[in-house]
Amino acid sequence: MTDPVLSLSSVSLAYGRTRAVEAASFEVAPGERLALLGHNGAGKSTLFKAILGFMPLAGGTIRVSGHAPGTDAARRAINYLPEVVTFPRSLTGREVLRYFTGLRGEPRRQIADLLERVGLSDAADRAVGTYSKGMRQRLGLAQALIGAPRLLLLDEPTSGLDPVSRHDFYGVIAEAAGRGSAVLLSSHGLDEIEHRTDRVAILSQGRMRAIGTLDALAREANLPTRLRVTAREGAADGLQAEYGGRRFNGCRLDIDCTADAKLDLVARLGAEAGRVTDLQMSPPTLGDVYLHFSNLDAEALQ
Ligand SMILES: Nc1ncnc2c1ncn2[C@@H]1O[C@H](COP(=O)(O)OP(=O)(O)OP(=O)(O)O)[C@@H](O)[C@H]1O
Repeated sequence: MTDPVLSLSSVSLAYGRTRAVEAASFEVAPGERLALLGHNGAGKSTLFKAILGFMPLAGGTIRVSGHAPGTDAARRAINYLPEVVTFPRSLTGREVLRYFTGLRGEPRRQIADLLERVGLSDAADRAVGTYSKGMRQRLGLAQALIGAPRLLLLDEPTSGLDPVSRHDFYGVIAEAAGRGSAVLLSSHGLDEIEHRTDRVAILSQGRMRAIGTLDALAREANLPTRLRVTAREGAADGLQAEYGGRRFNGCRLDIDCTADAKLDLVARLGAEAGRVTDLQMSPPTLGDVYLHFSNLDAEALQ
């Protein structure tokens, strides 16, 4: 197995006497995208600070490419995008990247490619002060992609971006992972994360509640898949009597079933052409999984 780029083992972190993170353990492999999810105050930024080497550990160990956080070797392995990026307003996008490539001792010839990858080629020679928030965020991402990052650390990278910009943003992140970067990102956007990361880690009140693929976590939580059945006129009562479920508007029946029972139920309903006109399947969403593991009520997700 490939060595992880980032590994945390029983990491505890505290501000004075207040524990912010308790015994967190996880790893991120090269080419893997892991999303860190958690409510406000769950401990995401605190974990990031510790990985960057800005915070002493109250317990446990962190290794970045095998090095302790804060060492030169660990710093060189991390490219970081903070939640709020600010660049001097009078510099152009290209000048900003010239500055950061110089700072990292990286060749400048990659700048045109970086601008291209984040869709800023046309705006490269405009002052950053004229950029929209989305453009500044994309410039931030270009900055984080300088060199061949071993670990991309992205703190709520898409907050405030519109859906198209988000989509593009995750495309660029997928490309970076495809080139071998390990990616750890934090987010509150469950919908956007759902199909754009390899695994999710759920942090609640400083504790890691769960980590895995969405499928694995849905199974672990034993969350039901919902089958939405559309019945022929007059057939809904009979179907409900036989299969159970909840009725809506005369002809709709929602039936929850476990992952193990799903195939059998779909086969039985599929053979009901006389009584069923349509069948849709909704597997558990990341929102369902998140609620289950963080024990939050729906309002806390707003
Ligand atoms: N500088 C600080 N001094 C004292 N306590 C702090 C400090 N920074 C954070 N905390 C506390 O540590 C806990 C974790 O906070 P943290 O900022 O890591 O959460 P978060 O998951 O990043 O939240 P958000 O989603 O709101 O950014 C919270 O209880 C918070 O109040």
